[in-house]
Amino acid sequence: MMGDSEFETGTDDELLVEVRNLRTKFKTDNGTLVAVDDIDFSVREGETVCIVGESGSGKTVATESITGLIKQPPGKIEGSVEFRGQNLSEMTEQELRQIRGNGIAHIFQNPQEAMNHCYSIGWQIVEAIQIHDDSVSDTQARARAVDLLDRVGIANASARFDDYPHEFSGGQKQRVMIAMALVGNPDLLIADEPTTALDVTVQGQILDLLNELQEEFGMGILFVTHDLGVVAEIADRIVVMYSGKVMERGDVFDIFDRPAHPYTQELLKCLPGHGKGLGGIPGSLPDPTDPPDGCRFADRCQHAVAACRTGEQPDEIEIESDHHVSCVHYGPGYDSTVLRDPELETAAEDTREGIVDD
Ligand SMILES: Nc1ncnc2c1ncn2[C@@H]1O[C@H](COP(=O)(O)OP(=O)(O)OP(=O)(O)O)[C@@H](O)[C@H]1O
Ligand code: NI
Repeated sequence: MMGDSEFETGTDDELLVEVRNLRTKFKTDNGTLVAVDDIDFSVREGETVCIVGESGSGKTVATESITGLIKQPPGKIEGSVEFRGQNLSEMTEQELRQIRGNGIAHIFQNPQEAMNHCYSIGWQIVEAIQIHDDSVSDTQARARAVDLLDRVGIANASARFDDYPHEFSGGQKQRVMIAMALVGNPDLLIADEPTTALDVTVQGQILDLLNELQEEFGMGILFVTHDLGVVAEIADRIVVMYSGKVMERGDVFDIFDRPAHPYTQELLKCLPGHGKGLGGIPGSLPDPTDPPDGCRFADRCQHAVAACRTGEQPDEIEIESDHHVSCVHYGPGYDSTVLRDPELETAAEDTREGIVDD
């Protein structure tokens, strides 16, 4: 959601989730693959944070590490995740399951896979309700399920209760998944590319629904996407990931207006109507089992200098309040104005107008 950032105070007590030094690696046949490599980000109460980046940058692994959905082994999660003052990284699997039922719900890209094809939609929600609270009778659970289906915009909810998954369209299935996620009244909804498989119109409807539900229930949303158009529609803040690292993070207006990292700038230039079209950024991500020294993006960056190819990924620098960037050019002794791109500034203006018009 955009436009209410003037009401955000940015104080720590409204933090919902704080992720610090998160590192998730996998043992593979080609050696250790560090999918998420020492990243920080947070979600505040009631806001939408979008994690954005190309395929393979570690978005899914980062979000699935929050509640320990990554299988360990072969995975290994390090670092700390605080959720409302509780340290999830120290919890047992059983405690985490409790959190997944109540505090933090996930919805995934492909509802097809997350559903059981042998049970009606209604009974799947009833089951979720009764797992959540086993004192609820079938009748009560059925009423609540119909209510939830209605709430997520399934027309004739009570008549559709006994229908099977294959009788629902892709968009409707995603609505049902959202209904299931709402069963435990989550404080945080993690949505991993939930609209990627849907056509643009249906995608817009689902995004509208999430916005409405957020207003109604006040939940925070952590939304994974590679589509900056989607980001413009729903994000309050953005985390830009590349090759397991965070390149830039901050308020959506600041980043669309003044994208600081060359990677973010390239992503924005790929937005339709902003010059590059659908070709994407030339080049590809580094080998995740053997990432290069220095900035992970250096090989594809037109501004790379020798210092970008040595040492570690540059430390994040806070270039304005709540706007962090990991790029050599913002360090002492460098002049970040070399990164300015007139093509991008026009694009930013158009995008901003697009956002304000909405
Ligand atoms: N279970 C696993 N075992 C080994 N490697 C994995 C595993 N899961 C993910 N990876 C690797 O971790 C890296 C990050 O993957 P991830 O799925 O998080 O990317 P993503 O940003 O979500 O991409 P996409 O946009 O395609 O969903 C990739 O190199 C991927 O191959
Ligand atoms: Ni993913």
